[in-house]
This record gives sequence, structure tokens and C-alpha cells, in this order.
Amino acid sequence: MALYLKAAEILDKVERKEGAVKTLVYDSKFQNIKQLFALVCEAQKFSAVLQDIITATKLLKDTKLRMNLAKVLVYDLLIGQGLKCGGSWKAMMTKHRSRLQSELARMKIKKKVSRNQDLLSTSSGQIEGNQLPRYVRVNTLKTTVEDVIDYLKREGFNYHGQAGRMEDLRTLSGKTFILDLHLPDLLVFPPKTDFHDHFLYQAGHIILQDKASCLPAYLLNPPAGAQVLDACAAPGNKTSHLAAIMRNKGKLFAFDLDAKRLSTMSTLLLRAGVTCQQLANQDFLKVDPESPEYSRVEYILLDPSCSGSGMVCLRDGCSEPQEGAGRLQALAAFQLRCLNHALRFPSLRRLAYSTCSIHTQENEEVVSACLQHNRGYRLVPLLPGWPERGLPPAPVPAGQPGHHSHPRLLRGRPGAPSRGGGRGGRGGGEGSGNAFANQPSNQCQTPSHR
Ligand SMILES: C[S@@+](CC[C@H](N)C(=O)[O-])C[C@H]1O[C@@H](n2cnc3c(N)ncnc32)[C@H](O)[C@@H]1O
Repeated sequence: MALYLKAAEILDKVERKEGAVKTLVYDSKFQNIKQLFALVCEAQKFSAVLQDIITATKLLKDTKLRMNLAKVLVYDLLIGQGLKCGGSWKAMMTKHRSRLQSELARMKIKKKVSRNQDLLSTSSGQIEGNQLPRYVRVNTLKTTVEDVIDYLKREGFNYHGQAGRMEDLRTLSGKTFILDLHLPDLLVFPPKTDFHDHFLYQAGHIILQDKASCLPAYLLNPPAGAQVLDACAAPGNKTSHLAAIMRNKGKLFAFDLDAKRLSTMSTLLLRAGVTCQQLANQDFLKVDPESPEYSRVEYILLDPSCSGSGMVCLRDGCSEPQEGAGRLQALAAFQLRCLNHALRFPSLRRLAYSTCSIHTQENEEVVSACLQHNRGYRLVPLLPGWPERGLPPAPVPAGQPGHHSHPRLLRGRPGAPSRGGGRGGRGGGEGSGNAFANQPSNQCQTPSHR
């Protein structure tokens, strides 16, 4: 019962705009945070469907339940894994079960869908995530883009070549797909195309990874043979992308604090054919940059824990994601510590920092603060065709070391490999991106969303 009361309370608070789901769940002190978070997210996702069922069956009148309490109970009864309570609530809900089930079935027939999931895109509470293209990264450790395209064509998919503009990604429908505009190993399918049971996915030939999540490794672009460090790595999608870019040659140190996530990562990397990794269940902040083991680390990917406010699935139903100020501050402080720590590796040439947050506190402000403390580093312009740049970092005060009158116009050392701006890039001029530099040999770049 406590689970449902707490979940309903959080939904009430979200409606009153008292905070984002993740923060409210986190702050609830409920003993099983994961279970609570999953229930709240699902009930919120299916909110419009649940409301329609509850209204049509007059459940509130008959049971005297509040709407959000009814929603979480009906969710678990009809869509989730069954009620996790006993006593009077279970008896009450069981009494109404067949009426509620009939209403759900009627709704599916009316909308001409067979799965509960498919009700989402047709309900009034349409979710944004459902409208995003399905991105599929070709795992070049196991296959080639050409082979995957051929395979899918033989299965009846129509390949429309490389996208020429962003609009091409939005107009995909049916069994069509295209090659992404920016990333050479990324295929784009219409929203909701499901590959989870597909042979190519099961065999690790394709990875289901959003475009935003592909940017950090793509932009870091470590060459084959390099020594690379992935600081907060699990579950490892970016790690496997890095390994693919390095063609499994070199060394990829990957750390994560969470043993369970690291073990999942280990399985995923095996499936993806990654062999150049060295995993460690370790706090990155306790990794010694001066250790001889890391003396040749030249590339670091830093994708630390964040508020997740930029993840579409977590924003569903919230018009304006709101984080508790205290939590954001704590996250930003942690991210800054990680970033400052990463810049202490003596051979570091380039670092990619990413979050899936939409808050400037976790993005631009962290980068600005870091650059203020690490005058040997600068941002460099990458991916010039990318439309979103975020805010420029606070300028270094005039007269102080590292001051540049037009920091956005500075670039990394000529010849230092960089996507979009240097070797192997796609052209584009100085200052065309969210990138800064001040010491020739070190680069720090910030794709700000995963
Ligand atoms: C955003 S997730 C990383 C996602 C991953 N880069 C990917 O693409 O699959 C952040 C990860 O950082 C880990 N983490 C948090 N604090 C850490 C620390 N001090 N040291 C190492 N890992 C940490 C968390 O366990 C979590 O798995």
C-alpha cells in the first residue's frame, strides 16, 4: 500500500509543479526507489489512457479513490505486473477488474491497436519520445554499414540514402530508413521501429543508441592504438562506440561505481565484440592520474551522473522539468570534481564532457568553472553544421592568464585530430561551434546532450 500512496503523492506533486519526477522520487526516502520510480514513470506515461479508463468505469465514484491513486493501482492491475498489495485495496480492485479490463479492450479495438504500448501514440497524452526517430548505430566491430543496409533491404526495408537535411529525419514512415546527416555509422528509422527481437541486434551487429548518445565518442574520435579512459562508463554504449572508433586497437580503461551496471556492461561489450577494454568497479575520483598505468592516456570521455532532465522519456507529462535546487547543485559539484580530476591526467590531449541534462548548471556552468580553474585547456569548435550550441562559457577576466578577447574563435593545434574542425572533419570555419581552446595541445569539448 505504501508504494501506491507514495506514487500517487508524487504524481500529485508533479501536477502541482513541485518538482521533477526523478527528484521527488529520490527525495521521498521510499525504501525501494527503483520500484517507485518505475511505477510513477509508467503511470505518468499512460496517464491519459488510465484517466479515460477510470472515468469511463466511474471507478472514483464507486471506490472513493483519488484520481492519482486510482491511476497507479489501475496501472499495475491492467498494464503492469499485477497489484503489489493485499488487504482491502486488493479486494476492491479485484472486484472491479473485469470492468476495467473490458474498458481497456474496448479502447484498443476503437483505436485499432493490439498492444497497450500502442495506445500511447493515439492517446491525448501523446509522448514526445514516441515521435523521435529510431536511431540504430552500426557496430563496425562486427559488420559494415553497407552490409547492414543490404541485409535490411533484403528484408523489405527501403533505403533512401543519406539525409540531406534535418527535415528528412522527421518525414520517415513505414519501412524506410536513411543514413544520418552527421554520423557515418548511424541509420535512422521511423519512430517506434522495433529491433529488439531482430537478429542484427541480438548478434551485436547493431546497437540501439540515440544520436545524442553517439555524439561524445564520435567527437572525441580517438585514433586506433590510443589509450582512452571512459570515466563513468556503465552501461557502456559510449564505451563500445569508442572501441569501434579505435577499431579495438589500443587500450580503453572504463570505470563505474555501480557493480551491477558494470556487470551488465560487461555482457553488452562481449556481445558487441569489444576486446580492448579494461573494466574497473571503481570511483573515478579515486583513480590516481599520476599512476604509471595511465601515463599514456590521451583521450577521456566523461559522461557523469546527472539529473537526466534532457531525457525525453523522463520528461513525459511534465511541461517544465524542475529539479530541486539542492540536488542540481550537488550534481553540478560532482560533475565539476570529475571534470577537474580528468584534466589532471598528464598526457591528456582531448576530453569530451556530456550530460543528458537541459540545465545550464550541469552543462555550461560546469564547463565554465572548469575552464576558469584549468587555464591550460580550451574548447574547440566541432561539428560546425550542428545548430544547437548552448551558451558560451563565462569569459576569463582580462589580464588573467588564459584571457582571450574572442574565445569562441580559438581552435586547437593545427593537425590535432578533431571532428568537424580538423583532420577527418566535415569542413566548417573557426568559431562556428561551441568550442574553446587555450593551450595548443589540450582540447576540451562539450556536446551538451546525450
Ligand atoms: C550517465 S551514466 C553513464 C552512461 C554511459 N556513459 C553510457 O553511455 O552507457 C553515469 C554513470 O556514472 C556512474 N558513476 C557515478 N559516480 C561515479 C564515480 N564517482 N565514479 C565512477 N562512476 C560513477 C554511475 O554508476 C552511472 O553508471
